[in-house]
Amino acid sequence: MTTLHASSAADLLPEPRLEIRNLRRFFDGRPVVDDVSLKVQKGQVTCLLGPSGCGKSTTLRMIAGVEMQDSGQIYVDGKLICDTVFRVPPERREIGLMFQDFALFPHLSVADNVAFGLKGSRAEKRARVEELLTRVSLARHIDSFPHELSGGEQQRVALARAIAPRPKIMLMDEPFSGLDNRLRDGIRDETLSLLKEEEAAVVLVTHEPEEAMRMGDEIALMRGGKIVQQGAPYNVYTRPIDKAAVAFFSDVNILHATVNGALAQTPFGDFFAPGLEDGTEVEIVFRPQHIRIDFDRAGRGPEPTAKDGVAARGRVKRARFLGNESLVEFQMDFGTVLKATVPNVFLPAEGRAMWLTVPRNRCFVFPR
Ligand SMILES: Nc1ncnc2c1ncn2[C@@H]1O[C@H](COP(=O)(O)OP(=O)(O)OP(=O)(O)O)[C@@H](O)[C@H]1O
Repeated sequence: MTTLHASSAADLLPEPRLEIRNLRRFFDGRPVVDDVSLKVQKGQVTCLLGPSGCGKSTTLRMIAGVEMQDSGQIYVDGKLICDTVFRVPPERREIGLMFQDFALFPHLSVADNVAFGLKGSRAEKRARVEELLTRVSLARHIDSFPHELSGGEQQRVALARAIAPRPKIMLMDEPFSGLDNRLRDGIRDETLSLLKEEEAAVVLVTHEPEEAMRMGDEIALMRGGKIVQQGAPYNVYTRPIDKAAVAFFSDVNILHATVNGALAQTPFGDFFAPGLEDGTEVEIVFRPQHIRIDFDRAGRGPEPTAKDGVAARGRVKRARFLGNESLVEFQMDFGTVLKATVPNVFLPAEGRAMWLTVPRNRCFVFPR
């Protein structure tokens, strides 16, 4: 006889490589990490993203074992490695670390730096060192010393050193913030592909949304010690939970309105405000790149549509070219100043009348 078991989607996922449950840490009676839970699979990069002081580094330090939580548990491959009574020491957690001030050992060669945490015979160590230095395109520097390398090269050695012992988990705290912009993108991409090849579960701390979007399979947005939203970068960006979550990723425009019959009325027409009672004050939030701009045609703008609503008139207050895009500020006839970004060069004259529309699928309506 065959027995059928119902299985949920969660049952089908492999055991997370790293799981933290309900971590809390207090400093001076104040929770700086407040009930943080997270699962990271093998080969997955999760970015803890949030403003300075929101508890990202403290969370990372608890996973590394250099900071003790006040409550909560940490599991690796389903095995408890730390709660408030039991604690595997940091050096036995099979965790690789990479921080901004990664400090290579100055008196050791590149090869010896990378071999530092390795076990095994001389030949095995040498093979692993050569493999990794080739992988990060630094094989020719195997016998160099750290001071002979550029900042970007040192960073790649630090990555090779951290990944050499095949850690199950890599913890990275703002690892690229010491590098100049030109170097950064290349090193980020190289780091990401190496981490994926080595199948480490990665937790990367950053306060830069662009870095989190570029590196993360998942983003955990933190604020005030809590994870306020978590998901794939696309979902976190396009379905933010509140105004602050929108504003963390880009500049925002805000319209104020009051709900009447599940609609918020604005100079751009009505916005759906489902589930909100009449009289609720709301904010309609949208990003500068989502404003549509039309020229004035004898005092009129485009006809209203269901998709874009009603056009409202404004006059150019200021226009600036920023390299990849132009930023235009409009003084709207209804009083508000709105910012719009347009790809490439768009520099209309100051005072010129133009009509703006706000596509409904790009707007978020939040109670105030
Ligand atoms: N050892 C400590 N003693 C007291 N307060 C601390 C200690 N470590 C961190 N804090 C406080 O805890 C809060 C969170 O710090 P944490 O370093 O985790 O934030 P963060 O999000 O990583 O910020 P940053 O990006 O600036 O490093 C901060 O307000 C910080 O001042």
